[in-house]
Amino acid sequence: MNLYGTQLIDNAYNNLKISSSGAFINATVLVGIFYNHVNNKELLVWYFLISSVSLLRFFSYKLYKKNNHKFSIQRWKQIFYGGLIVSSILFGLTPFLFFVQQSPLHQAALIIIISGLSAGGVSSLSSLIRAVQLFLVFILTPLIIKLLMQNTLLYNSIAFLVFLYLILMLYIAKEFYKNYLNILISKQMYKKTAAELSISENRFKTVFKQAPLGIFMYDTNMIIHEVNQEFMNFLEASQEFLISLDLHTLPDQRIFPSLQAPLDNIEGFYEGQYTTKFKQKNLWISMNTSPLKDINNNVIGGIGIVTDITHRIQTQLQFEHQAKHDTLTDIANRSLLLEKIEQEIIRYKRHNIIFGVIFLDLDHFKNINDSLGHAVGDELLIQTAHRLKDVIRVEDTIARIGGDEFVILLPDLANEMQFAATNAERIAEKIHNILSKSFKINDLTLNVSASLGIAFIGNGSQSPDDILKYADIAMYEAKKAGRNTTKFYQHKMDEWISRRMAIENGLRDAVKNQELELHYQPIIDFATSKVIGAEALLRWNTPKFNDVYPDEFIPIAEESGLILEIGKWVLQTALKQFVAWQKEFTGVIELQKIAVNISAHQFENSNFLHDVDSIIKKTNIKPSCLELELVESALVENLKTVSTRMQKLRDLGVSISIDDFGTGYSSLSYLKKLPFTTLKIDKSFVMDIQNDVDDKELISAILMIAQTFNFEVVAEGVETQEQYLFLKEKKCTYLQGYYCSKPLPNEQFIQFLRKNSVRYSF
Ligand SMILES: Nc1nc2c(ncn2[C@@H]2O[C@H](COP(=O)(O)O[C@H]3[C@@H](O)[C@H](n4cnc5c(=O)[nH]c(N)nc54)O[C@@H]3COP(=O)(O)O)[C@@H](O)[C@H]2O)c(=O)[nH]1
Repeated sequence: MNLYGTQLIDNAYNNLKISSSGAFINATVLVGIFYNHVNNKELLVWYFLISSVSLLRFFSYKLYKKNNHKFSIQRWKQIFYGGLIVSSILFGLTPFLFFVQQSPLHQAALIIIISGLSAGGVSSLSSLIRAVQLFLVFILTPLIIKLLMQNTLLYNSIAFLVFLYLILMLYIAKEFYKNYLNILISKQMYKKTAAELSISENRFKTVFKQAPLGIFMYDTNMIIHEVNQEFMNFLEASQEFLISLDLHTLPDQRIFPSLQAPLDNIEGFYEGQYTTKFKQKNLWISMNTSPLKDINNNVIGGIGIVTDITHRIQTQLQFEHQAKHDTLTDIANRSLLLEKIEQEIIRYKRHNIIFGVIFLDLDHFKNINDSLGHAVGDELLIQTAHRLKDVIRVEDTIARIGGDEFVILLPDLANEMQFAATNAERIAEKIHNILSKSFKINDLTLNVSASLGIAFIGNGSQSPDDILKYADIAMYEAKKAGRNTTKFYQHKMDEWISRRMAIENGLRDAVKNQELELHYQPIIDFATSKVIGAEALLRWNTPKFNDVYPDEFIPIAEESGLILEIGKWVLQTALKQFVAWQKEFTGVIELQKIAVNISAHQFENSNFLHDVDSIIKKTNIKPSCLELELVESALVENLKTVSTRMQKLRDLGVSISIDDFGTGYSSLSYLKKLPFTTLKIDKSFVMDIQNDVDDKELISAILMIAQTFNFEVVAEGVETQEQYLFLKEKKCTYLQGYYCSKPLPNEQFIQFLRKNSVRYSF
């Protein structure tokens, strides 16, 4: 039996109390009416039977109500049908038992009682169609037959009416049954829907409560009436504060349109910054709003779902910032600079407003970085960036595009080039001034200068790369002009670039084409005035250029990496030549030293040590005769590595001199840590001996230090007698300079040796 079957039986039993009581009452009334008008004995027997059946049916109702699990539904159905059939047969028999032939009134009473019972049965048995049909047929058919048996027109007509009544009742019973079934199904569906609704409401409540999203609901007056925990959490506001809060009163009205949208029956969205009312917190939020509707689809408010995206946005902004800014100094990086230049180019093209860039490179930064360490170098760059920020205008952009290379973009300089140049120069001047003040880093005081190159849009440059390249070229010009100065980019600088490229190309074949030559500058012993050796200095005889000097082509060879091949050639040639001189002048001149310049690039090369060793072996030179001249900047990349490499050279027996001594930063610390043999005082100090008291003192100090550390000292660039005498008096070891001789080609150097074989006479 399905669920509906059970329900149908259940309903029939529910009506059984009334219907069995009704049957009993009807039977009692019937007995009252018919007593003494029919056979009383039969009447009482019938009454006894119908009362017993009604009582039993009443008890079956009680039993069902008390414990309907006592029997199966099928059994309950059988019990019900049994009682009903007996009861309906007993009532059905009444026309045959109690038809008072001579009393139409009693006949009418009987018809009324039977009709009333049948009408009551239709409604009380409506849940069991079979039961109604049986009941009606059992109760009305005997009556119709009895009436027909009277065989008069009147009785036949009444029989016909009762028959119609039976048909009508059967029809009504069917309709009742259908309605009842519909009600039942609807009830079931309602129950099911209500259960589902309750589940979904519970789910919604759980989601509402536990969702990791802030959810709030508000009515059409914009009054909040429900909030979840997460909403309170991220606003840091209590439920008391939020419930009944009028959204019109929010101080940050940026979200208002998206709150209003649901009330206009559309969805709303807001993503952006939001300042909370309660805690005045600045957040980034993402909010979706939707209409809340009643059962008739009328908007009754809105629901907002809010996510705190502050962390995501901050991370995103941080990434964006990092992508466009220099990590060390936090100023713009190359990419942002190029973007800004691009924008200025557009402005220039539209409004003809000239802008410029200053390319700034710190002078001797590498020395500082290398000698004092990267931490100091970094701090210097940070402080430089701060100082630059102080002097530039708000509309200017300052960027770091390389180690110590800064670029300052100067928009809105002027409409005419000469005014633009004047304004840019003024800013450059400020930059020089601000950088000329000492930098304090840890316990150190550093004096720094910078070389500045300025280029303008329109001045031959059309793209961001152009303008940067030209400012860079101008900056190089400033370096060439002695540093700590500013140069403007001129058109002819293009020629400089082409020349530089031509030199690089020319140098590629210089060794193969035998265009390289070494000149030798004598080195004289101050104590004995004897020539003890020479420094090998490279010359390039090329038909392509009339005047190309080492100062110009060696940096290009270094930058292009060609110095490795060229340097090897220099070393081989110089050593071979020195060994040839030693042979030629055996017993005449004791040649002790051939000094060869080594660039940083060569020294850092992994093959260098091997090359030196194999050239020594190949040329058969006494290792102690070879002195490698290293500039300070070549030595300080990583003190430990440099020291190890130098020691390996020293282990070969080779001497090492520190070239241009005094121009770097912490020469003293190297002296203690690195295995040098010789110091070469830079010619800039020597040249100023006459004029600069400080230089004299510096040279005296260098010589004292050298004695302390047991170094030999070579003074280079000695040009005058005064310089010579001063250095001799200060017990400088060796002399080199035009005062004795310029660097000479090999043939001339040999003649110099021949001429000064005993001693050089000053
Ligand atoms: N890595 C290598 N570098 C080399 C090599 N050959 C030269 N160089 C370096 O090039 C720079 C310029 O050299 P150069 O033009 O040869 O100038 C040297 C001398 O000619 C010059 N000098 C010497 N005495 C005087 C003087 O009395 N007055 C004066 N004004 N100049 C003088 O000085 C330069 C000496 O150079 P250095 O001793 O090395 O400092 C220069 O830096 C060379 O080092 C090479 O083969 N490899």
